[in-house]
Amino acid sequence: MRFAVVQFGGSNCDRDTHHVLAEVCGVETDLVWYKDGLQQPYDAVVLPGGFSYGDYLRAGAIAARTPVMQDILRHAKEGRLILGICNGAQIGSEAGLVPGTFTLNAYPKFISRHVHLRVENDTSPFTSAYRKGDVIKIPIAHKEGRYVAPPGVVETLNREGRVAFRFCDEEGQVTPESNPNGSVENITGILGGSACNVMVMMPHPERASETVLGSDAGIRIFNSMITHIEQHG
Ligand SMILES: NC(=O)CC[C@H](N)C(=O)O
Repeated sequence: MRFAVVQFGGSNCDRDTHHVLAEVCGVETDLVWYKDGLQQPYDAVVLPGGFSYGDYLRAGAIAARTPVMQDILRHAKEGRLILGICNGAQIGSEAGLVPGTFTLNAYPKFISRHVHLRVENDTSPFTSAYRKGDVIKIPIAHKEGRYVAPPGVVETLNREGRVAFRFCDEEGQVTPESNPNGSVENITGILGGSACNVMVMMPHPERASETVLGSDAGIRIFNSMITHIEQHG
């Protein structure tokens, strides 16, 4: 089993994500510079957080148009796992890996704090280590993290079980007050791909993967991916 973490100019969560995968989860993980492309088939590719190309134009817009994305789109088509975290989520949506887009927060400032998420789907390759309804504590750090999509798209996401996470309060209530950035229906984790083999999310699971960081609730995302690969090859 081999993971890749793709580094773009301006990525800044690449090494944290590599640390969690390689040192905490113990899986072989390559840091791949975007210009090198994916030189081999990977079981899973992670697009890490950061400020690729300074968030110019729109966050993720420039990275989404680099040639390595063709390799990543091909990996997604082949059913391999793709996880986009924060700026990686923005890049993934810009590249069309999931419907909808991430735009300026409702209160248009950078927000960096812990939030709570409710797990909405516990059968996907990214969320099987949770139970539906679990409430997890995890950090966010973004300015362009408000998920928006047309009503018909949101309806399809709901109907097909493609909402992985919603912002909620400590008790798991999904309310406008527990929505830090104004995302539609508090959605912040979206499943894409024909077999839900793509997930993008604004919160940072790699920053919640060791108890010393205040929460290890995020590691179950990486563990779910590892279990899925072990079971499905
Ligand atoms: N932590 C990150 O990945 C930064 C997110 C992003 N570029 C934003 O501010 O919207």
